[in-house]
Amino acid sequence: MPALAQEEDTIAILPQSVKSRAQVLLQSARIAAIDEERPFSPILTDNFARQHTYLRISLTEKCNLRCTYCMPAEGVELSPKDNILTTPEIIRIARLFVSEGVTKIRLTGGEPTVRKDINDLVAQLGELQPLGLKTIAMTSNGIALKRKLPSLVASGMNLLNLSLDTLDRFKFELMTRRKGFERVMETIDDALALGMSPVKVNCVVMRGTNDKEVLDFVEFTRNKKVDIRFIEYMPFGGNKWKENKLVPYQELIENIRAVHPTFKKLTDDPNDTSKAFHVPGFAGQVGFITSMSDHFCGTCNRLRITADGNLKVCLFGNTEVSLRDMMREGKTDEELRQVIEMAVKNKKKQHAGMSNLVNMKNRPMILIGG
Ligand SMILES: Nc1nc2c(ncn2[C@@H]2O[C@H](COP(=O)(O)OP(=O)(O)OP(=O)(O)O)[C@@H](O)[C@H]2O)c(=O)[nH]1
Ligand SMILES: C[S@@+](CC[C@H](N)C(=O)[O-])C[C@H]1O[C@@H](n2cnc3c(N)ncnc32)[C@H](O)[C@@H]1O
Ligand code: SF4
Ligand code: SF4
Repeated sequence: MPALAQEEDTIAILPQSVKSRAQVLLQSARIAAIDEERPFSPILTDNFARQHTYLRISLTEKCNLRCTYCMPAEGVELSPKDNILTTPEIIRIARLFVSEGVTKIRLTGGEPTVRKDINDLVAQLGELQPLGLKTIAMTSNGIALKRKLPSLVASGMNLLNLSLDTLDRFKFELMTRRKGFERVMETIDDALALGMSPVKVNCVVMRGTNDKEVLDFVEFTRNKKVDIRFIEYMPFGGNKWKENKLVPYQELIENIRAVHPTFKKLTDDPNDTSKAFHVPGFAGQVGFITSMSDHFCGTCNRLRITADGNLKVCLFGNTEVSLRDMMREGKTDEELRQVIEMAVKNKKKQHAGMSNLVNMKNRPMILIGG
């Protein structure tokens, strides 16, 4: 982008301490410069007129934590190594979806940062910006991210969601079956210091485990510009979900309003997974991801690629199609497009409802990626 070339040269000679921050700002300028008006392809439009502009790509089935709500205690059966998408395959898929109108790619897992070539992969995704990719996002548990964060930001990652379910280090070990609380807290501060904005923090709320910490998390937003998102606990393969562990978001709002009567609704972005609120005067925000008590399927713009290469059109749908196999059989992009279009057109209007989801066969969450 010639208009920004001069700024790029200037950043190159900045001292390291301000370089990353300047790179974030330049990234935003690049995104703003991408033409907003490009036409949207019918291939990613479903039968309910939902345009899928957001692709979640899972990079690995492995993880350095073992969160109780995400995977069974005994672990999950991993795919053979050769079944996991290679970086060229991921980039081919990403390029194809971006050429059809995807503007946002979120990298997830498992834990995306355990993938060895993560930096190179993000840099290659960055090369899709001129095609229309605006956002390269990641959802991470923040354990291995701390060290990698500056280089990932320099490579083009411009949106970060971190997962943290408790502000108590002992409970952290209980919920994740591993140590690492301090590291995640440091990663949140590092991301803020790098100028990432917003830094979203995902917190799965489970009754009897961390639900009493909700007010502490709200307090966390007083001076930190973070967006805490309370997620309703969802059922997946092997997570032994029980309805009595779910805390509907309306209950959380009541509890928060009892202490902060001014707790106020904010305007949501059109396709947001979360309902945004804040305590006036606090630096950060609070959101609720209400998949169970008040689904948001009507505005769904998300598709998923699993680490083993399946296109999964709905988080709670168990129909999948292997793009990996098609690529390895030498199919053309046109042939891939036809299969993608068919899968998108078969996407259901909404998920099956809480009582049906419990008994539905689905992957464990760690093999989906959220
Ligand atoms: N039901 C449902 N839940 C979703 C969907 N996308 C994400 N989530 C859940 O939302 C929670 C947070 O997910 P993230 O990985 O942070 O992604 P996100 O909410 O799309 O993040 P933003 O892009 O920052 O809005 C996780 O528990 C996801 O499983 C979706 O399409 N449907
Ligand atoms: C599967 S993780 C993958 C990315 C990364 N390892 C992390 O934890 O951020 C993606 C998101 O899904 C959320 N999640 C996992 N299991 C969940 C469940 N049963 N209900 C609701 N959210 C869940 C996690 O809290 C995390 O924010
Ligand atoms: S939620 Fe994320 S960090 Fe926790 S086990 Fe699942 S994939 Fe790993
Ligand atoms: S449950 Fe399926 S349709 Fe509903 S928002 Fe999630 S991915 Fe979209």
